[in-house]
Amino acid sequence: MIEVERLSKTFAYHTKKEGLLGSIGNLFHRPTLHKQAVSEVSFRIEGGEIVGLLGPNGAGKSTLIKMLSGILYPTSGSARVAGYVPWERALAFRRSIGIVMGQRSQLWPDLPAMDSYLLNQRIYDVEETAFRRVIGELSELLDVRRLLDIQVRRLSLGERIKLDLIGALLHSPRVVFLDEPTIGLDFAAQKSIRGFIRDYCARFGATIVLTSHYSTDIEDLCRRVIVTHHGKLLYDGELARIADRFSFAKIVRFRVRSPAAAVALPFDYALQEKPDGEYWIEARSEHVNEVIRVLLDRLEVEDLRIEHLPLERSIESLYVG
Ligand SMILES: Nc1ncnc2c1ncn2[C@@H]1O[C@H](COP(=O)(O)OP(=O)(O)OP(=O)(O)O)[C@@H](O)[C@H]1O
Repeated sequence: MIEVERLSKTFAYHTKKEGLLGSIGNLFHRPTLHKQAVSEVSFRIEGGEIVGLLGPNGAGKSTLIKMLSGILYPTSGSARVAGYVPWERALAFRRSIGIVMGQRSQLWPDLPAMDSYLLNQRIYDVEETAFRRVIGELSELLDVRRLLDIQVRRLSLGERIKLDLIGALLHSPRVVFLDEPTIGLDFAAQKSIRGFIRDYCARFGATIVLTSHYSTDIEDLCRRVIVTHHGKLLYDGELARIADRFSFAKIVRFRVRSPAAAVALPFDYALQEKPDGEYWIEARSEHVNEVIRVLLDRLEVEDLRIEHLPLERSIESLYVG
């Protein structure tokens, strides 16, 4: 459904020194700088998959999504999405994809969402019965029926994102790009959006590419992840295998009755303290027994737990190598 072959994007941009003098100076000399945002990335995504696109800030995720949804031209390389070259922006292509950018609404802020939907209905030529059915079903699923006729700018962030999702799915696209669809939402709203995405994918067999900085979104929805760093592909495979690669390490968490900061730990481990007074140590699995023995021996430990490395830490370890 999505085929990407050595796709690259380099941005050319200018800098400007501060102040008026800087502006005047720029009239005479404006050096052009280049930023390679995506570098020779290749992958394939089959129909019906939900794939997480991960990477630290500036890794090139949004640029990749913008190229695959036809918003940006690549510098080199090729891609096909639902059988089309995205940046040729054929109408049939635009009818095959939907895009939601959590940080930027696609709805007109001064109009109720319904007006934007009606406009999209014309653009994508969605037949009236199908249009009413999809809006009815999706607004019910997301519990936003009563918000369809309110000016978008009067809505909360979570409400607006839910309405954006409906707008992106009105024409029942086969491929959906979701760039931070739960950003800034409270836990309940994040959960309802995740449930909605999962249902939508199961019901319509849609292919979904999702970026999110919330690891719960990724853990809940994606079996496969593609990790980029500095624009390059760093990992493409099962999410569970990233966690497995780091199963050699564990986190030991505990609380104490007397201060623990000065305790000498075996194998030179460092003690970390959280603001709420809990302590934790990241240790290799084979050292955990000895670390616990020392802690129990030297401190008045109240509550001790051993945990797997959180997903964020495992993924972060990929970036740093
Ligand atoms: N129009 C542009 N001109 C110049 N540089 C750009 C432009 N757009 C993006 N970049 C740069 O390209 C790199 C990749 O940006 P991109 O937005 O794709 O990253 P990202 O992985 O989506 O990051 P984040 O997680 O912070 O959203 C960044 O270093 C960014 O500064």
